[in-house]
This record gives sequence, structure tokens and C-alpha cells, in this order.
Amino acid sequence: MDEVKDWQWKERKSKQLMLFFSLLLALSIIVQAYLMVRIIDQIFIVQAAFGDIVLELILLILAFIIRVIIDHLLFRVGNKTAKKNKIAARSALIKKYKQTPIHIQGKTQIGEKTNTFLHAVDEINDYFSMYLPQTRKSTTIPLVLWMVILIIHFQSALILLLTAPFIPLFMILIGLQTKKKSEEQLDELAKYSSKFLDVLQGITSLKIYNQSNKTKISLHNSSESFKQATMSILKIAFMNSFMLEVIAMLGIGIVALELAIQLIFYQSVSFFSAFFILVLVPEFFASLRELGSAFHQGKSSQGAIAKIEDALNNSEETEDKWENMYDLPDHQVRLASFDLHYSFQTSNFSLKDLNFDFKNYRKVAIIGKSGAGKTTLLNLLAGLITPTSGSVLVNDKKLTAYKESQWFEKIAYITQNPTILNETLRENLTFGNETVTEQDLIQVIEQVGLKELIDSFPNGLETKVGEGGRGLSGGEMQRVAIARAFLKQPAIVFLDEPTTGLDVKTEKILQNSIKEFEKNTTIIMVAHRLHTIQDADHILLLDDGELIAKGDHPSLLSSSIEYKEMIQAGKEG
Ligand SMILES: Nc1ncnc2c1ncn2[C@@H]1O[C@H](COP(=O)(O)OP(=O)(O)OP(=O)(O)O)[C@@H](O)[C@H]1O
Repeated sequence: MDEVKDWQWKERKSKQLMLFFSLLLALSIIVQAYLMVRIIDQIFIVQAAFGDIVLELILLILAFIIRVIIDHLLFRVGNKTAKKNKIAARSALIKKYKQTPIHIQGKTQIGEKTNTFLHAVDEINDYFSMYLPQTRKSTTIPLVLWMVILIIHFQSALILLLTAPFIPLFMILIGLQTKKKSEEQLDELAKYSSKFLDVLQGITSLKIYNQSNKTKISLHNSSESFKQATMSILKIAFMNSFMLEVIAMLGIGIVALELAIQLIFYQSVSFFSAFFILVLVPEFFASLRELGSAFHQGKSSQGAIAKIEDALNNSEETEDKWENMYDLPDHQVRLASFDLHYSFQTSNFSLKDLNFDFKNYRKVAIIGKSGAGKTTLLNLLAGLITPTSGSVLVNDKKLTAYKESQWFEKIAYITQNPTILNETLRENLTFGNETVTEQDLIQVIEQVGLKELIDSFPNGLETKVGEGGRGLSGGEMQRVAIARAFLKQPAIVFLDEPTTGLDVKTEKILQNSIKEFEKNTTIIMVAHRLHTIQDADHILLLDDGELIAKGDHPSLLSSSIEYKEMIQAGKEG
């Protein structure tokens, strides 16, 4: 959490470097202009021979090359800063999203989160790579040039002083408007993304309930709003460049006119000085004008920056951090709880002060009616959510006092809806576990009944599955998840037994797997089937968030009416 709170854009050092390069650039412009004017003065006024100006010519070419190099370096710093900040912003967002409790992860604002992560972060590029270098350049260069002009000719400097402020003034007005519009555009895009995601995910239901046309219209409207928002930003951008062009042209024209009058009628300024100023003035306005487009892009990017900052600072539920104090013991871990309490912020449900001790049981079943809190308890025990009060204990110490990475190395979690990545089957099975050998893989594939399926693919284990790849059935996904858990060789397996939808083969594989896990592993499972419950070493019976009975099957049969009724109902069912 702290890392996210303390998160800052990495730009201080780069800004200093950009300022330095801008100063060098201003000097190179002056040198270049001076040499150019001197060469022309020598040729046309002094009528010097070509040999006399060779050195100036070489210096001019050098000055030009140096100017190009410095300009390149200035924007290179900008690009590097943009890259660094994009990486930093994405890491901070990942950290923030990671702190989101598992029960809301992937369920709320997925479209918006994806949009912020991808689009908004890309949008900030222009701020660092263009706006920052250009603002340094466009403040330093005009200032230095203006001071040089002031030294040479006071009246020209005065004209610049009166005309130039219109450019930043106009830009500030436009910029404020653009920032607001850009935020609106990102909001529209976020709405559009969320809507599109909803449609993609719910395509079957929408078709069945005959909502396709209605959805099409609403999607169209959303895309129209996004288009309007984008067009209004473009309108401002065009208007912006036009106005800046006009102001700059007027400024240059007035200075030229004034210099011509001074030169021809009053002869109060030399040709050299007048020409030198005339070369510098367009450079003066060019820098200010370039600021115009960079300013516009910068303001759009600031909308994206605000979006990212909002995402990082929003007070969506977050999980407590692990203290990472202790190493997990190598020997068997013993799970227990002390007054374990968990409340959701968004519902009235809570798990109320549960106390239990799993001693050295190999198989623990959590049972109860739908909505009793079984999955929530499993998530607490697996360390995926942290208790509101009380604690989950591992060998008498708070679970979160241990090193988080060690804990997650030690456990496997088989959920009702396993995650299948858009990768090859091999990668989906090993899931980054580099210790898995080909032999282990083949053995596990047979064990979970995936061999036939994999053999039927022309590319075997290298077949892409998941989104965009070959689809897998619910049962096949479950088997991939079980195989993953086997390959991990965990000390504890948490299993949320699927309630419905398992084919006979997968059901059998699941039962055999549970038996296999029991041999070397502690298995803690949310159980729905009678036979899985009966041979458990310990059973927790939950009812509306309360632990109403615990013990093994025979003891519960004699001590708990609710348990007896459940078993009876199961048998009848
Ligand atoms: N993200 C959430 N936000 C708010 N309340 C939630 C959330 N997830 C679950 N709940 C509520 O918590 C209660 C317990 O949910 P849980 O999923 O733990 O029950 P369960 O016993 O596993 O149910 P089932 O057997 O149907 O899967 C339910 O009343 C549910 O509505």
C-alpha cells in the first residue's frame, strides 16, 4: 500500500537535464544565426572573398550539426523519461490491483481497469516525451533570444514583449479546455470498454433473451459519445494551431516592419543587427508555437495522468500487507483460527468469530448451505483475503506474519472456475514452475485423464488454449487445474469442489485426485458430496457465517441435528 501511496512520477532529474540541453540549444541557435548573418554580411555588404568566409562556413555547419544533436538529446531524455514512467505506472497499477481483495478482483470495473492500464498509460507518453522537453525548450530559448535582442535593439525586444504573451495566454485557455475534454474522452472510452466487455461476456444470454438489437443500439450510442468526445478535442487542436500561427505571423511582421523603418528612414540600426534580429525573431516564435502543439498533447496526457492517479489513490477495498517476518516451517504446518471474523464492505454478510484447530488432520471439509460462507472461509485460510479481526494461525503464529511468497509456494488452490491463460497447454499446466520434468508432466497428464485429449491435438502440448486458442470444456479446465496442483507438489491443497457441471469422468478423476492428495498433503475443501464429507478427518459446518458444529462424521451425526438433517437430505437426494 505504502509503495502505491508514495508513488511519484519520475521526472525531477530529467527536468534538470532537459533545462540544461535547452540552454545549450538556445546558445547554438544564437551562434548559428550569428554565423549565418555574418557570412551574408561579409558577402553582400563587405564584399569579402570566398576564402575569407570559409572558416565561418565550417563553423556554421558545425553549429547546425550541434544544434540537431542537442535537439535529439533533449527529446531522447524525454523518451527515456516516458518509458521509465510508463513502466513505473504499470507496476504501480499492478501492485494496486493486486491489493484488491480476491472477491472483487476481476469482478468490478474490469473494462475501466484494462483501459487505464493500457490506454491511459500509453497516453502519458506525450507528456514526458514531448510536453516536458518542449516546455523547457520553449521557455528557455525565447528568454535567451529575447535577452540577446534586448541588448542589440530595445524596440524590437519591446514589440516581442507585447506580442509574445498572447501565445501562452491563448494556450492556457485552450489547455484548460483540452484537459477537461480529454478527461471526458477517457471517461467515454472507459464506458465504451466496459459496455463492450459486458456484451462479449454476456453474448449468449443477450441472444437468448432477445436483447441483441437493444444492445447493438446502446453499444452504438456509447461509441458515438466516444467519437464526439474525440472530435471535440480535435476541433480544439486545429483551432489552437491556427490561432498560434496567426499570432506568430503578426509578431514577426510587426518586428520586420519596425526594423525596416529604423534601417531605411532613421538609419538607427546597422544591417548586421537588423538582419541578426530578423533571423532570431522567427526562432523566438517557432519555439513558442511548438509549445502550442506540445501543450495541447501535454494537456491531453494530463487527463490520463489524473486517471492513473485516481486509480492509484482510489479507496477501493484493499488487503492488508503481509508482515513477511517468519520463514514457514519445513515440517507439517498446522492451521487453526482465533476469533476469525470477516465482513464484506458491500454486503451484510459476515463470518462470525470462528474458532477451530485442524491439528494434524489430513482432510478437512467445510460444509453448509449455499451462501453460508464456505468459499469466504477457504479464501481466508488460503491467505487470499485477510481477516477483518481475529486471525488464521499457522503453527500458532498469525498467517500474515510469515513470508507471503513462501506461503504461496507451499499451497495450491483449485477453484470452481480455474484460470486458463491464452498460452500453450504446456504453459497452462506448468504455470511457470520450472522444476517440472517431461516425465512428471506425462505422468500427471495421464493421472488427470488429459492424455487422450492432448493426443488428439496435432500440436499436442504446444496447442494454444484459452482466449483466442482452442476452447476447453468446464471439465477439461478442472482437470488442467488439478494437474497444475499435482505438479506443484504443495503442502496444503485448498479445493473449492465444483457444485455442478462435472461430467462423470471428471467427477471420478476429482475424487481419485483428492485421495491421491491426501497421501502426502493436507487437503482443505469446500465439500458438497456425501462421500467426500464422510471420510474427512474433520468437518466444519457453517450456517449464515457461524460455525454451528465441528468434528468428524460419526461425532457430528450424534451431536448435531443440522448435520444429521443435511446427511439425511443428501441421502434422499
Ligand atoms: N464480493 C462480495 N461482496 C459482498 N458479499 C459477498 C461477496 N462474495 C460473497 N458475498 C456474500 O457472502 C456470503 C457468503 O458467500 P460464499 O461465497 O462464501 O458462500 P458459499 O457458502 O461458498 O456459497 P456457495 O455454496 O453458494 O458457493 C454470501 O451471502 C454472498 O452473497
